[in-house]
Amino acid sequence: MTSTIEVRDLVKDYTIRSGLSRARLRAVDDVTFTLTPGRTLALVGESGSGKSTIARMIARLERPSSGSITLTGADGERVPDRRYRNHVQMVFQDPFASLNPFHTIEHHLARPLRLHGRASDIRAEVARLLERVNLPAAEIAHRRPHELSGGQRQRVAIARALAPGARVVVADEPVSMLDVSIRLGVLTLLNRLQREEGLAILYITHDLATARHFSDDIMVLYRGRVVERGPADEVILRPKHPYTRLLAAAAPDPDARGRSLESGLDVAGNPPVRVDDPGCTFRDRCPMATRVCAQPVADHRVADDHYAKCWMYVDGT
Ligand SMILES: Nc1ncnc2c1ncn2[C@@H]1O[C@H](COP(=O)(O)OP(=O)(O)OP(=O)(O)O)[C@@H](O)[C@H]1O
Repeated sequence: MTSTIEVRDLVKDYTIRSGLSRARLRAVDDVTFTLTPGRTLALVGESGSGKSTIARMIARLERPSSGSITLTGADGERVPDRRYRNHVQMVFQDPFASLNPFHTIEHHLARPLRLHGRASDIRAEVARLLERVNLPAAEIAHRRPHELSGGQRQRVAIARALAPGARVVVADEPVSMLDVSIRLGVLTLLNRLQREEGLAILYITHDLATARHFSDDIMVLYRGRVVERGPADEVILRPKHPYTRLLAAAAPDPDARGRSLESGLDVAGNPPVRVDDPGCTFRDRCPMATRVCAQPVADHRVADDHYAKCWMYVDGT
């Protein structure tokens, strides 16, 4: 069984209060994409660009201000709301935070299986789930989260996402808290599940290198807007938007995320965009900016299936 998610014109506004004044800020602005069975789409952007807000809306943890998110099954019919949460599951950054320290791994996996009535022999089904994520059930099932390594915990979190029968997985920075040495194993596992089981995956990351290797397509998000999208190799090897070029050339700054979380600003010190600013969100930082960049800018096709939201490409490449 497969499922497809269509995200159309997604917008999320927040009201920020500072003293007596209030401002309406746009965290996600007119984002459209499709998650297709057997494919991984990477959503790439710096801290504060709106990645997690999009993830939370897809997981129905937050409501869009406008736009739609539609899940269709293999038959092309819309999946009813009551089954949405079985089909669409999240894998979070911190596997420790998403697992209860007092419960065994078996308990974590048996609960969603029971809840969704997916197995008569729960123990066998837990073992099967652990096998799907390359963990030895006999060794792991009776343990508690702190008795596992970080990589094993994240595999358990993936197994738990699969337990209710997920067909779409939103993986929000799934390896950024793991040791570099075990990241590859977890990403390879997600990649295998995507290929062999036909999962549709949204891989959220600030890391361009893993986005290129583990995704079919990439969307680059900057201050709530998708500034570039296309096949993974195309976007990384031939970036067109000045922001993607900057991102591809810049060394990652490990402290940026912490700074941004504290301040509510993105890594460049920018607040989210005001709802009444229609121009390019990158124009203040862009070395190529001209006066036209204050005007609303459309997606321009720069190669096959490759689009950049930039005035430079108004006449194509
Ligand atoms: N509940 C909220 N109220 C007000 N502003 C918010 C809220 N949630 C997010 N924002 C703002 O929306 C913008 C996008 O935040 P979001 O967490 O989606 O970014 P992100 O790309 O996921 O960053 P990170 O990688 O740090 O998680 C940020 O400027 C953030 O400050």
